[in-house]
Amino acid sequence: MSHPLTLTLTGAAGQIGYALLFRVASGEAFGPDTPVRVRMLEHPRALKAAAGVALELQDAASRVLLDVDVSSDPRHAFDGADVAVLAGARPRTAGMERADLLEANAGIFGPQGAALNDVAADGVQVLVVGNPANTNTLVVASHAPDVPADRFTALTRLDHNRAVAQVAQRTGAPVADITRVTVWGNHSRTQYPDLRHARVGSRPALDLVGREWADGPFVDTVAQRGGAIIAARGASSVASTATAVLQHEHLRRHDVPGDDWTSAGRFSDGSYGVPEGVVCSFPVVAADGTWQVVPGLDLDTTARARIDASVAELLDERDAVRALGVLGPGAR
Ligand SMILES: NC(=O)C1=CN([C@@H]2O[C@H](COP(=O)(O)OP(=O)(O)OC[C@H]3O[C@@H](n4cnc5c(N)ncnc54)[C@H](O)[C@@H]3O)[C@@H](O)[C@H]2O)C=CC1
Ligand SMILES: O=C([O-])CC(=O)C(=O)O
Repeated sequence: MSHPLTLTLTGAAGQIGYALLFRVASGEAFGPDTPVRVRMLEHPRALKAAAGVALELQDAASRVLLDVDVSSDPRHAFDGADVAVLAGARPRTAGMERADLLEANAGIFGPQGAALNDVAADGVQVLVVGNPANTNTLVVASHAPDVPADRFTALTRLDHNRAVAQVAQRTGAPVADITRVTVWGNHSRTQYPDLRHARVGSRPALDLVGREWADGPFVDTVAQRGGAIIAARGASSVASTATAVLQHEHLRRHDVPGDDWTSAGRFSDGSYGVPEGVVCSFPVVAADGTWQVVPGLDLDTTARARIDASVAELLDERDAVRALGVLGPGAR
């Protein structure tokens, strides 16, 4: 057995928590030989439900779960965290403006960042799932100045998977043959799922799917998939999100196989003209447990315009949280 790992999950009594935790208990998240301590952070009103999930986790008689802890205190829940998955967020409700949502979530992510900064393990890795995921990442990181910026990511592997699945469906090729897909920008409707460098087996994907489809229906389907799921299910994506979280974490630790890459939201290092200080989805590979941007991809004018539009939205969101005064002392 390897060294035990501490996972802190926020919003642990929520839908994604329920889908994720039992896959952690089965060893799927960190491997069958890595013992895991789970620390669940919940809002006080959901503590009872979280305690119920903890009872069920006990009943899974997992061989990897060492213990399960439930708390509403971030300083307790993040104590010793090696991996923090932040799914606890305030959803948008009727009548709420985007600024209200940003402010409400900043009230959650700010204190969590401060706690992470003080009590998490030195090498903590933070994955933000709760929406608006990119800007929540900005907020949490700004309150954790001692944690290097490259340890914070926003989940866009779900969008990446949605893009791969669309190409598989259109071409009839197996998912395993589809590589080098990229999701750029914000985890929102402005995101740009990009097939310009994608391959199906050894062939350029654009030769098989057609540029018109790649620039039109494909982008719309992937970017609006979250809304389509909500319309169909009456609730947002849950199991596919948990799958994406597990893949994101697995690939971050083991690297992306072959000459493929994945997509993740990370602080821009200025690559591809994206200004530093925003959390943007890029094509990434893993090196020593952090995500590195894949360099040197050509961007034509269509791709450039799409990326710029999504980055403009990210800058607007950053300006909004700045104006609300909710960024911490470690704003990057
Ligand atoms: N990045 C992505 O690809 C995706 C992101 N999401 C987002 O993930 C988030 C969670 O989704 P669900 O689990 O379906 O929602 P949910 O509403 O079922 O669960 C959210 C949980 O967060 C908890 N919570 C609220 N305030 C908290 C606080 N201060 N500390 C700890 N926990 C707190 C709530 O009590 C609730 O149990 C949402 O923001 C959703 O929009 C969902 C799908 C995909
Ligand atoms: O759209 C939403 O609210 C949920 C989400 O992030 C997604 O499914 O991608």
